[in-house]
Amino acid sequence: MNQKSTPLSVDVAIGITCRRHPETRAYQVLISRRAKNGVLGGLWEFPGGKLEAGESAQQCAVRELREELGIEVKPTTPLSPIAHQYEHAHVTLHPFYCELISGEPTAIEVDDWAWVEVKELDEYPFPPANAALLEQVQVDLRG
Ligand SMILES: Nc1nc2c([nH]c(=O)n2[C@H]2C[C@H](O)[C@@H](COP(=O)(O)OP(=O)(O)OP(=O)(O)O)O2)c(=O)[nH]1
Ligand SMILES: [Mg+2]
Repeated sequence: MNQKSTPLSVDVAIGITCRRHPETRAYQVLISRRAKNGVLGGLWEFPGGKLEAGESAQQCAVRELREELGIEVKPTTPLSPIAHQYEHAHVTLHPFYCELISGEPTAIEVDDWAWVEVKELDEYPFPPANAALLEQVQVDLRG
């Protein structure tokens, strides 16, 4: 079968883990960098991944942040899903604001990670699907 004629639809849960900088109290979010050699290689993103069978988006976000970064998070608030047509797939992102419960981020399945101040997010290249979401985060977490 011609693979290009097979529409691939994926649901992806992502965690936007927030904290206040220990000293400045400015809001920061946890981002990670995708492997250089894969799809959307080298771009920054909110950690997360594809839903597995029988899993809720919320459960998926918790599992992915554990697998990719070794942290335990608690999803607090869901954001509206975002659909985006890439060449490789039709992706629907299911974002959740999360609270860090325990653990120190570790680059287990990501190339790198960073706590970034919300107003500095523009300096990091993200996948095209994230544009509106980044604006939303900047509105929600300003100040
Ligand atoms: N995690 C994440 N994925 C995103 C974001 N924005 C965005 O367009 N994507 C896309 C890229 C991919 O096509 C898809 C996520 O798939 P992935 O390959 O990272 O999934 P995964 O973690 O389950 O990885 P794998 O085990 O399949 O390798 O969603 C984002 O902010 N975070
Ligand atoms: Mg992933």
